Amino acid sequence: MAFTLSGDDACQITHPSPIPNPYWVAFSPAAAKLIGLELNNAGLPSDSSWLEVLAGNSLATTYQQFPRPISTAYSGHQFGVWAGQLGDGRAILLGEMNGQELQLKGAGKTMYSRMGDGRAVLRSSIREFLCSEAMHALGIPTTRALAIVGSELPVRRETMETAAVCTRLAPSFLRIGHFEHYASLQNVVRLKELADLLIKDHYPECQTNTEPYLELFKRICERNAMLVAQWQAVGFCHGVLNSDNISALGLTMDYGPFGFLDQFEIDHICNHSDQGGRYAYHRQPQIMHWNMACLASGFLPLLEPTHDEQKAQSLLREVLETFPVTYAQAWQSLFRQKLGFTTEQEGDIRLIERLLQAMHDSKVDFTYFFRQLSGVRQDQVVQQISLRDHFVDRNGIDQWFTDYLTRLKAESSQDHPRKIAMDLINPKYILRNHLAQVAIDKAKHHDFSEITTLLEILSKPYDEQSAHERYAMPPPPDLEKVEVSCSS
Ligand SMILES: Nc1ncnc2c1ncn2[C@@H]1O[C@H](COP(=O)(O)OP(=O)(O)OP(=O)(O)O)[C@@H](O)[C@H]1O
Ligand SMILES: [Mg+2]
Repeated sequence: MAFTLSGDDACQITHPSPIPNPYWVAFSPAAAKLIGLELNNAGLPSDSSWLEVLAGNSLATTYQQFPRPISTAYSGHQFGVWAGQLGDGRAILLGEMNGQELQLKGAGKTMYSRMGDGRAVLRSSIREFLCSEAMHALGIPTTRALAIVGSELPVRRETMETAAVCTRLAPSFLRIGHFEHYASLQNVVRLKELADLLIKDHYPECQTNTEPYLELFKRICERNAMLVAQWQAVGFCHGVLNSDNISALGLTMDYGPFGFLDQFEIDHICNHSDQGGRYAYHRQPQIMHWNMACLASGFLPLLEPTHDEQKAQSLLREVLETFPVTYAQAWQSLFRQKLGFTTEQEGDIRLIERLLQAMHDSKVDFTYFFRQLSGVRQDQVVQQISLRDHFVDRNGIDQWFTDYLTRLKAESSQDHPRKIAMDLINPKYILRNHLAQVAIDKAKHHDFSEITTLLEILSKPYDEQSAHERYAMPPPPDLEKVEVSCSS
């Protein structure tokens, strides 16, 4: 466990609050495997007492007990402004199984709930559940979702909704915000404990380093730089990249008003509440970098026993300066692969940038375009490439395709192996907002079938699934703008 009760008031035993008449809304057999749960023919836990446990109504199944559920405080910067202590007002860690922490989100009030009700609504829980599992299947590091348990318990948001509890799994739920919390309290003992726990359980390679904490900081920065490059490559916008939503393990966490790009707009803002566009698609790398600078505040006191303040600061700054480099390398590598390049050639980046500019200008569907690109043949006549029809400036895109085909000829691989490789990096199926919305609308009427269907389709995002072609299509015009906000 990342957290132990060490006598401070930022980590407290917290019992979930029960919900009346719980029922299964969603369950992920793939996530269940991580913790070795035995399932019945319906794909649900054979031991039916799990329903009560994941509802927050009980702390024991016939073979598993969670005697010390805890909640932890963390702080953070929200929309760039220091917000002090703000979490965890609605997540309770039950315990650990098979190296995975089990966390109930929306399981009722904690000591840190402030004005909140400690609950999460069905709508946002479905989005979190589906996207967690979809991201994992895309190969992107993420917290996982085991289940959603629903109830008729009313929850007030803009309108009256009903409650749900989403069970998440992760090797650790430690966030940048935990470090910021103890840094703001100048609690070096606890900062050291957190860093030592991270090193022991998740970054053992730092142990032998002469500067273990600096090395840990470097690795956390690296993981998050790679993570954000992966987001950009699949067109994922997180929506609320506050420092308290950034994982110390480099996992995607907190699926709120996220959105995958449909039409490619470089400055797309997926969170309706983000009026200034701080968390727009093109700003995500820069914002993640900024969050790593927030994390540095937690590492400064850890370096100070061996270095004076100025030296410690300069060491951390040096690491921070490597973030854009790590990110750019990862981004370039991913986009080269998306275009089917296995080698690095001069002019590749310019070619990628020209394509993205053309896609932005014509608002071309991001996922659809890259998936179809693998079907282009090296010897094709440019005017016969059907993808050109998605662009307003035909001459411009024809020139681009001409240059692209020339570039492809510099590759040793032929069309077929290149297509196979490209289809393994350009997903066909992503959790488009309008698809999630259909599942939510049905679930509100107790029909959870669409959640199961989406879970299944999205668990194989790179496969052709001929029975599910329509799930790969861009949204119809009337469903292009599903608005999502921070309300959850
Ligand atoms: N309904 C609520 N009741 C109590 N606290 C809440 C509620 N909603 C949000 N919060 C608190 O506000 C903080 C910031 O909210 P945010 O939307 O970033 O996170 P979240 O969706 O609750 O959870 P997580 O980051 O764990 O996925 C959370 O850490 C949580 O403690
Ligand atoms: Mg959050």
